[in-house]
Amino acid sequence: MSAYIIEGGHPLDGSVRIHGAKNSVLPILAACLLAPGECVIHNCPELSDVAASLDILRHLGCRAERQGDAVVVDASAPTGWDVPDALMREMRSSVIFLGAILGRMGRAELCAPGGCELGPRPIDLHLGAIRGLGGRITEDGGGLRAEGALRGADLVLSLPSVGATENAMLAAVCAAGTTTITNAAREPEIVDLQGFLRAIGAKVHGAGSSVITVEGGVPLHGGSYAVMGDRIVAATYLAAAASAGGTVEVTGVDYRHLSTVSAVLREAGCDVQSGAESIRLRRDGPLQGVRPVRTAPYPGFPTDAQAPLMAALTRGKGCTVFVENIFESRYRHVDELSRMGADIRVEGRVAVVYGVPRLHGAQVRATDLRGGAALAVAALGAEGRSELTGVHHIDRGYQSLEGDLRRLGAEIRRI
Ligand SMILES: CC(=O)N[C@H]1[C@@H](OP(=O)(O)OP(=O)(O)OC[C@H]2O[C@@H](n3ccc(=O)[nH]c3=O)[C@H](O)[C@@H]2O)O[C@H](CO)[C@@H](O)[C@@H]1O
Ligand SMILES: C=C(OP(=O)(O)O)C(=O)O
Repeated sequence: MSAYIIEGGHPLDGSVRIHGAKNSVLPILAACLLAPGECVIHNCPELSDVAASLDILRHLGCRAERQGDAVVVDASAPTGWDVPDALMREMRSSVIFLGAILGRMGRAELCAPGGCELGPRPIDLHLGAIRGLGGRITEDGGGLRAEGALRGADLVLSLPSVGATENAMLAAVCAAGTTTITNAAREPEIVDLQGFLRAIGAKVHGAGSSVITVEGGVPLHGGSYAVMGDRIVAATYLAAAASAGGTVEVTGVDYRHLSTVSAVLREAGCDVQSGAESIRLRRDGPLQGVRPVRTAPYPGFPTDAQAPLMAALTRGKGCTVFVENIFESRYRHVDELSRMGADIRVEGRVAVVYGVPRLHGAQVRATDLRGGAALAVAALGAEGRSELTGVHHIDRGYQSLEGDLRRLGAEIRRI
């Protein structure tokens, strides 16, 4: 098991290109199963979740291989319709294969997905969408079996779930007739998925708004697509610069995807300048606490950026209130931040961060992806050495956190 050794207290300086977005590429890889031809996915990050998706595709009888920054998937002749439990448990996004497998193969067998433990993560909306399209689903002993010919329908989600919207889109592409998904998630990753689906011939529009329309059953083909930059990785590096001080530019991301994050960092006292595909942050004075940060579906403040921003604000003068509205239990990083000297009180979905003048290095453990990244952010701004274990959680979503941070001047190494 790897760990990071981080010597804090060194300001960051430089520019880093942000890799492709995990939350875009995972549903896009599942969508490759729909195309009876070769798909080339550019800007595909090397993440453990991507490796798990490629294993699922291979298990289903597809060719899937990496070529430089791209991944090539050939789903001309898939042979399988099940996903082994071990692969399902690797990540949350394995559940997106439900819509893709059922749509392509007419039946699917899988179990509940894994992913970060952030409190209960039900899949009722995913199953409701598939049922709404005519899929028959039976559940027994943790296993799921789905079958049936799909037909277009009017689907209404009771909340704008990202994963359920994606599952519904993939199944709807294979359903005969028109589907509308109302109260769809509006995240940029949904727009990216629509972009890929169009590149393989699907007729999808409306992504980015709350109503998505899919004309299903049209012939699909192979295609190529470049994944958008990862807005949460960018937010993490901006938080790292706020924590350690210095000047950092992130490139290869759409600044509009980060407007709520940039606003918080500005209010905290950082100078944040946005270009079309870059954001530059400079922090040379003290950090200030900010008005309450409430996580919300896009375009609200992203839950995935909550932990990294909280880590930076542990040293914000005054206090900052965080309200986590998306997941029930997403403060597992708080106890670890406290080991570094942070003063944070949690009550249910609310965390109150009382700024402290300094953090000190400590032995800390990542228990989930963004919580782990947050500990690295805090350690960069702390005095002395930290040892961060549980780095495999971070590897799910950051191609090389240590490589990127080292290029920015951080003292961080993996052991
Ligand atoms: C791989 C991926 O893209 N993961 C992202 C995706 O996760 P994910 O797709 O799992 O998140 P959802 O948008 O589905 O979840 C939002 C909320 O809806 C609830 N819910 C969801 C589905 C369902 O069937 N029933 C239900 O009650 C969840 O428990 C949660 O409280 O969006 C989250 C919210 O932006 C991000 O934190 C994750 O990084
Ligand atoms: C929660 C996350 O991922 P997942 O949904 O894949 O667990 C995340 O990316 O922060």
